[in-house]
Amino acid sequence: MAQKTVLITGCSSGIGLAIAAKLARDEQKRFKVYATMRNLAKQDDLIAATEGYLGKTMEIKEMDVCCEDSIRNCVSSIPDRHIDILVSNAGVGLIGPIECQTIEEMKTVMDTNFFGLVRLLKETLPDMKRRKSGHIVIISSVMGIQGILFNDVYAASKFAVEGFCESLAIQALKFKLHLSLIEPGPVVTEFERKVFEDGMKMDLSAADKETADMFTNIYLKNYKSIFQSLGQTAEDVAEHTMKIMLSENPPFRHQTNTLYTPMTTLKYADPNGDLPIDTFYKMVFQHDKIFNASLNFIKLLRWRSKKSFDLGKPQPQ
Ligand SMILES: NC(=O)C1=CN([C@@H]2O[C@H](COP(=O)(O)OP(=O)(O)OC[C@H]3O[C@@H](n4cnc5c(N)ncnc54)[C@H](OP(=O)(O)O)[C@@H]3O)[C@@H](O)[C@H]2O)C=CC1
Ligand SMILES: CC1=C(/C=C/C(C)=C/C=C/C(C)=C/C=O)C(C)(C)CCC1
Repeated sequence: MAQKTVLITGCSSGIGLAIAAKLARDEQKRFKVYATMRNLAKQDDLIAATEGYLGKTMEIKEMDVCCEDSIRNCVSSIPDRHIDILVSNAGVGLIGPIECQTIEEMKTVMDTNFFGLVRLLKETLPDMKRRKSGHIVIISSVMGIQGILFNDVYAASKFAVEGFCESLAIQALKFKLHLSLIEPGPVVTEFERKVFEDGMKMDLSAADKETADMFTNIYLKNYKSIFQSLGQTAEDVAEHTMKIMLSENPPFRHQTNTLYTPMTTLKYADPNGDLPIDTFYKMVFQHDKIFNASLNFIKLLRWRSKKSFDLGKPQPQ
């Protein structure tokens, strides 16, 4: 198999870094990785994760997905502008009641998560169409399928990504191009830390007391627990993403977290759309004790499974 050129956005941390490192370290050297980030001062973690591979199977380049010139300069610096696999990963989160968020903050989320992808494709799609080959892999989210309490604008940005890609995929087929949306649930990365810290210091004075209490005492209170119980690692998501890249007929959608799929299945199960909303409502407001007990149970199972794995024992079934 000829070496594939892969360009990835947002490689300073988290999922982007994990995908870049996984591909760069591939024993069969099947990939030439262009790992990009908007701030090259943040490249140390990626360099540490790819020791011995920099300048060989990986190069680091600057790219800010909110700046067309930055994207153009980066893509033009790649030999023949040839990209076989494009991974649109760069993204930011935002949580909280909308009455406490500024329009500017919301625009940054849309500008990065949605228009970032649009800008990237405006620059790279014509080349792929001309060559009639290419795979566009987009790190979307379960929130591209289903909204979650206090994630209104973030979910909107991922819904926008999904609608855009669903439309484009039809045209892409004509040019023999593939599009794949990777849909992780919670992943323990900088994203989780940043979003939680911003939520904790949010000025809630513009919200009524009931909303502010709901955000603080339900959402933020359960946030860490959800990531500990249902969360995946960035390496796990990278493993799924590499499999999708290597598959001969890559799927259009791929959810990475089997613990989360029961929730997203609710969306597909009810054309009226009430089932997921009612279920989330009940989980949060009526059966919160059962919900928390289930999360604690999952946490315990995972802790026990990790412990026996660490001791070199076979994992429990
Ligand atoms: N963590 C999670 O629970 C989930 C995350 N996702 C998605 O995964 C993707 C990666 O997030 P994750 O790894 O978790 O989070 P991280 O915060 O660890 O990584 C996000 C990356 O995006 C970069 N980035 C942000 N804005 C820009 C920009 N304008 N131009 C270029 N790069 C930018 C960040 O750079 P910098 O360091 O400079 O800020 C960073 O490298 C995102 O699209 C996110 O929506 C999906 C599902 C779940
Ligand atoms: C499961 C669940 C909750 C939270 C889920 C979270 C916090 C998911 C985070 C997903 C992320 C971060 C995706 C990123 O793209 C609630 C609403 C507390 C209660 C109802 C059940």
